[in-house]
Amino acid sequence: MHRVRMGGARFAVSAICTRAWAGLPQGDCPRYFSTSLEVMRRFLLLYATQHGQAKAIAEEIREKAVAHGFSADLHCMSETDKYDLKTETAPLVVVVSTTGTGDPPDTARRFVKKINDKTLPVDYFAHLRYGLLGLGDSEYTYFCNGGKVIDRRLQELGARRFYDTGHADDCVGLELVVEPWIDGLWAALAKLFVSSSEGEMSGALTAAPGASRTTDAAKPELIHVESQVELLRLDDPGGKDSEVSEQNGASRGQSSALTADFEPSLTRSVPPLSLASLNIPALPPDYLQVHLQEPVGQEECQASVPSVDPIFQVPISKAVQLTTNDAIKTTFLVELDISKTDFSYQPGDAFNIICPNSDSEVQSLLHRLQLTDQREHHVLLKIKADTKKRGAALPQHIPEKCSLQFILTWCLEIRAIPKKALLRALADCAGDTAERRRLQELSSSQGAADYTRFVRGARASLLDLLLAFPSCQPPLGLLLEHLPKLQPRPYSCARYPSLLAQQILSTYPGTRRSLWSWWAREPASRPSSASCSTGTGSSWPAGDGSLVGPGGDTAQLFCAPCGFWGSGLRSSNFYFKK
Ligand SMILES: Cc1cc2nc3c(=O)[nH]c(=O)nc-3n(C[C@H](O)[C@H](O)[C@H](O)COP(=O)(O)O)c2cc1C
Repeated sequence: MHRVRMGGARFAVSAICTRAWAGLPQGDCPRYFSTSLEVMRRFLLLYATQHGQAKAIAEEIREKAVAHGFSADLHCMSETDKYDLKTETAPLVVVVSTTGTGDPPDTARRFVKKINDKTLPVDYFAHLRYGLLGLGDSEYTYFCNGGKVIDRRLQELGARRFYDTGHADDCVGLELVVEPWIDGLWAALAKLFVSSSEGEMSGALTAAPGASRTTDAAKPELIHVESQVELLRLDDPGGKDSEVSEQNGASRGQSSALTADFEPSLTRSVPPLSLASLNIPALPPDYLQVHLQEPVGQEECQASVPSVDPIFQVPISKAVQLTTNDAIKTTFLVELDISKTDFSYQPGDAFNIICPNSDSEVQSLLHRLQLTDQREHHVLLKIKADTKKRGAALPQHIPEKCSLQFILTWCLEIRAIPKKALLRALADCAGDTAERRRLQELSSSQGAADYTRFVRGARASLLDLLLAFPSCQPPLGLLLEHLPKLQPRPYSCARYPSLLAQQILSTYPGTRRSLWSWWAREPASRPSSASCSTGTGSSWPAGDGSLVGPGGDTAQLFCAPCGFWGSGLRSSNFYFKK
């Protein structure tokens, strides 16, 4: 393969363009060739990474490009001697992450400095067409700001998008946006090359400086994915419960004939997805052999409550449900009696608390799995002799000689949002063909938007799925392989002398993911103690300010020594006020 220059644009060519093509005279070859000519359409692919993810994604784009008839000229943004945007005539694709406090990666610094030069004219990049994928983490205040800064500046300098910007969120999984963004990139590039060969691109290339002509940036399913990813942010904890139950309820009942026929739901797909051929991920090899053994006599479950290190078993002296002034968020205030322990803490430290799963959810799951009668049986695990899983090992978080009920209560995240691998495995356990197809869709790349909307966005749990797909009867081993370990939740703690002297207050908004939230509904089954350890906390600031604690959804506290503490907007959304 070699490069030629033609009509001002560079191409990577795998076959010589001959005059015979389309009967055009020599020199009339269009700017961008069709792939039937075995000519790769070149685009410039720049990445800026801090920890390697943007680079890996850019490399993936380069690899996939070939199959779509494109050739990506890949460079790190810092390699400014290898590309020149001022003279670049091929489309530009940028993958850039964010670091620090909303900063572009170090490797993008010079680039950003250069394009931020205020002396540059507004048509400096008027010839450029670009698509940008930003990486970030919505736990940070300035989400995807590295990408946003570059995006904004390219626009200010006259560059125009040929494809909508993607913002991938590491907090919920980059792939939720990255995959559909890459899938949609090829059509957008192809459209650009076609329109350019019809003159549009050359028009754009020669457009008058500062021309404000806007282009129809291709709008793939990305937009939908992005808006759904927005839904996953934790700043709206109230809506999710109702959303999943509504969606799943609608799916089960199929009562609304009007919407049911045309609207997709957790269990229903509509064209084009329902007609699409699917790329389904490979089935992960199973590896656990499960035997349920009836306990002999009064043999008790020997496992104790799992611990975090260092462990403190502390009585929970009070659990109160508070309703905030906006009546949407619900906060659970938990008092832990630490009088018999010797650990010290500062407000702003975190307590890692293991909270068991709700008893009613555990019982529902046992019922759905038809294992209610065996809930007290001990679970014996072995690695399957013929497993194809490399390095298969017994899950460390499932103790030996303990009951099934104990494992579901204390060891596994039964509320975790099922990953695509689990959906894929569940598909094979569905007896009903339509249900199997829908589960396959949700695990496929074509069904990524529906997965985001109906599984992730709705925060569906395994139980939600099993209720929505009644013919699915997974073996216990499959669930033990796929359900993650029950994680301790970091709770920010605070001391508010006039309210509760020397007490620790832990709050957690009543989101669907919150394990505490069921305390309100099931007071009888509240545990009387919690396993907790102190984490690394930030100190309570001396004056007004924003306190960012470690992890957790309530880690961001706004506080003022004499006013209030809580989470959210200081002016309108506090949990306590003097
Ligand atoms: C130290 C650090 C700071 C970060 N700051 C931000 C930020 O301010 N905004 C944001 O959206 N993401 C932030 N992130 C998340 C990264 O952008 C995200 O994980 C991304 O996928 C990393 O991609 P990379 O490996 O290509 O750098 C930060 C990550 C780290 C480790």
